[in-house]
Amino acid sequence: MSKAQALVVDDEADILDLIKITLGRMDVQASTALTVADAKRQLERGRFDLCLTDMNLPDGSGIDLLRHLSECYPGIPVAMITAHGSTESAVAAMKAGAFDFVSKPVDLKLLRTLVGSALKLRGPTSSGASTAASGVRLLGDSPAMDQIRHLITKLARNQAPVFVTGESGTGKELAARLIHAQGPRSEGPFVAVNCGAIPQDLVESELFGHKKGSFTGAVSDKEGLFQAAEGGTLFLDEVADLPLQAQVKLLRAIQEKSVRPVGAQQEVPVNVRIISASHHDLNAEVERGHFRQDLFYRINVIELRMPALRERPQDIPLLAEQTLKRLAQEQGSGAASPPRKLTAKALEALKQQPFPGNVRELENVLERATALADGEVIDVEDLYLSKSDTAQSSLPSEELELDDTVPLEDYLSEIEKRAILNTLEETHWNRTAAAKRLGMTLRSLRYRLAKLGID
Ligand SMILES: Nc1ncnc2c1ncn2[C@@H]1O[C@H](COP(=O)(O)OP(=O)(O)OP(=O)(O)O)[C@@H](O)[C@H]1O
Repeated sequence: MSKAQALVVDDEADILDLIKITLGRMDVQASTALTVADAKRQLERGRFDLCLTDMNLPDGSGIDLLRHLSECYPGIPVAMITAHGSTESAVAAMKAGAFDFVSKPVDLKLLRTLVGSALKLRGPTSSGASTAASGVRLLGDSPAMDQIRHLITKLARNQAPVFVTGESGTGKELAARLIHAQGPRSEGPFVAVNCGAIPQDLVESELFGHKKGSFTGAVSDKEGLFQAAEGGTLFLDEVADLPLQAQVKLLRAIQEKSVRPVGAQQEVPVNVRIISASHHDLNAEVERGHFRQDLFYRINVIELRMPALRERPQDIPLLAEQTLKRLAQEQGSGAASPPRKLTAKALEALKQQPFPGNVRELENVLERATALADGEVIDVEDLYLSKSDTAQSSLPSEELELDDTVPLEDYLSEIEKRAILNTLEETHWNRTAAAKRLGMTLRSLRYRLAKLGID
């Protein structure tokens, strides 16, 4: 491949020199421009693999230049140089499509990492290959799924924090894995963490690491998940469950691109892309004071909404077919057994189900049917669909009437108790599965069980 070409735009000549020398050492040829107009002229004349631009230029803003580039030269990744601590401009730049940002004074190590990632986007994309290699596929032929795959391909090309929303089991983690696998970080690690599953007092040490002796039990230095994800992606699932104190540190880590392990004096630079997810309405959590507004603003630069399965029933046949194929492969000891087939009636019944647990629930239904059906064909009665999926909507009925004699709190507790008990019964008292189905964390289910006196 020929020498990479970068266009660097800044009105401060010494910054241009510094970046030019740094890039030169990476074997990247840099052309420089002092204004937006000058940059546009150079773009017409040359061929560039990357553009680094300051936010404030004498004849316009870096965002103007970014827009010009995305319109006329959509293949060139643009990174923004922002003023120190200016969250607004970094977020605005990424929302406008910047690949990444670096703040002033420019940290040369971060700059090198950023340039390295941007240059990986050169030439034929490796996305197809890496996706296949990672085995991650987001199935579905509905227009909604098409759109999501298209958006994911675009998101994979930049470094902006992505916030994935959607009900439990809609494929939020799968989407995060795909963004990672199709992007320039695909050779780095993908580290997924369920924030709700970490005991509260260990959250900071888990995320940022700790020094030996920093608290009882810290018998040796330990690296955190941020450091484990170095060069790759950190997926923060159920981010709404992070305690407020850890949220402050997370905000700092994202803003400064560095973390300070518990008990350490020094910050450690980290090069990690953050993708977070929650099935809670984070706007509501912010309003209730449970989630920091500034952190939400930072992680939610781009939102990716995974649609519920009931919004796209046309995806069910393909999802079911692939799941049955996988189950056959997993079960076949020695020679693979042929996948079970669904009758037309069974397939129709699946398409009618509301599936509150989405694709995960569909997979569970098919796994149970595979285990229970005798022949090679799965019919509607093998699916045992009767009450499970309608349980949530039918809960508050059963002669529970609100009148003046029943205090509202008791009435609500009773509804809550019934909902939890029904779900526990359906999941054969598997609390993790019940929590998922009820749309709450395991910790919060345990709390409610204790509060309601259910053992
Ligand atoms: N479009 C899809 N194609 C193939 N498999 C899917 C798809 N969507 C979800 N799945 C499967 O459904 C299951 C749940 O997916 P995933 O864990 O990504 O969901 P989630 O939204 O992150 O769930 P939770 O909120 O409970 O963590 C996984 O087994 C995943 O492989």
